[in-house]
Amino acid sequence: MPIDANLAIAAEPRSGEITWDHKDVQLYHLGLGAGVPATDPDELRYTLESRLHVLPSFATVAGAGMGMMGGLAAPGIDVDLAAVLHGGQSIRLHRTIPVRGRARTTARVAAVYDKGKAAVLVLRSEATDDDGPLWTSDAEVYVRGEGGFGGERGPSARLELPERAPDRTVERHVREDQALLYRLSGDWNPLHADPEFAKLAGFDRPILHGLCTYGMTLKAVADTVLGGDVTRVRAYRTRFAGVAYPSETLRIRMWQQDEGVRVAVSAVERDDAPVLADALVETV
Ligand SMILES: CCCCCCC[C@@H](O)CC(=O)SCCNC(=O)CCNC(=O)[C@H](O)C(C)(C)COP(=O)(O)OP(=O)(O)OC[C@H]1O[C@@H](n2cnc3c(N)ncnc32)[C@H](O)[C@@H]1OP(=O)(O)O
Repeated sequence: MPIDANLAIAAEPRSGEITWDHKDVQLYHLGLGAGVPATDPDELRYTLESRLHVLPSFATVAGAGMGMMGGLAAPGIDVDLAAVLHGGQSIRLHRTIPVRGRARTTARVAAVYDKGKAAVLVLRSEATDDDGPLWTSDAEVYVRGEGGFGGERGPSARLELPERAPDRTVERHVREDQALLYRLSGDWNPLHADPEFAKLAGFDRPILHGLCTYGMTLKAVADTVLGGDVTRVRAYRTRFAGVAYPSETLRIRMWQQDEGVRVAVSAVERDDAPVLADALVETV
C-alpha cells in the first residue's frame, strides 16, 4: 500500500531549523552555470562574496539538511525513488532572501492527486525567520505507476503561450558536469549522476535535476529582462514538461506581460522538445 493520501495529508508537518551562508549561495549559483565569464561584473554578483545577491530559487535548496527527498518519507508515502520525477515547482517570496540566514521550516504533504497512471504529490514547505515569513514553496512530485488509488484527479489547467513572438530569446548551455555540481546543493538523487540508476528509471543516461533547469531559467530571466535585479522576483512557477540532459542547450523564450515574464524552455538539440512549460516569473 504505497500511497495513503489521507494519512499523508493528516500527518503532522515536519519542522526544523535551517541555516545557510554565502558558501551555500555561491555553490548553488555555480551549479546553475553562473560565473562565466568569470570576471564579468554581472556574474560576480553570483560568485563573489563581497558582491553577492541571492537568486530567489535558492529557496528550493536552502537548508538542504531538511532533505530534498524528505517529503517522500512522509507517513502514507512509500514510493520507489526510480519512479519519481519532479513534475512542477512554485515558490513565492515574502521577502528578499539574505546571503546568510537562519530560519524555521515546516514541510507537509499539501495534496495527493490520482492521475490514473501516476500519483502527483504536492509537498509544501514554508520558511520563517525572526522577521517573519520568508518563502513558501510547492514541489509537485510525479510518481509513475502509483495512481489508481481512488483519489481526486486534481487540477490540469495549462497556461497558453502568447501568440506573438517572444520579446527575448536566449540560449544557455548545460555543462557536462553540471548535474554533478548541482547535486552538491542537496539533491543527491542518483538519477542525476549514476548511469545504472538512470537506466532503472527508464533513461539511457543521467538527466538534469528539474530544479537546476528551473534555477538556470530564472537566472536567464533576471539577467536579461530584470536588469540583474533579483529582488524584483515575487513568485516563480513551472511545470517540468520534459527531461533535459547535461551537455544540451536550453532555448529560453520570454514574453513580458503585466504580471511578470512568461517563459518557455526547450532543448535545442532535440528539435526544441519542451523542457519547462506553464512558467511564469511574477515581478514587481
Ligand atoms: C521537495 C522536492 C522533492 C523533489 C523530488 C524530485 C527529486 C528530483 O531529483 C527529481 C528530478 O529532478 S526529475 C527531473 C525533472 N523532471 C522531469 O524531467 C520530468 C519531465 N516531464 C516528463 O517527463 C513528463 O511530463 C511526465 C512524465 C512528468 C508526465 O508525462 P505523461 O506521463 O505523458 O503525462 P500526461 O499523459 O501528459 O498527463 C497525465 C496526467 O498527469 C498530469 N501531469 C502531466 N505532467 C505533469 C507534471 N509535470 N506535473 C504534474 N502533473 C502532471 C496531467 O495534467 C494529466 O492529468 P489530467 O489528465 O488530470 O490533466
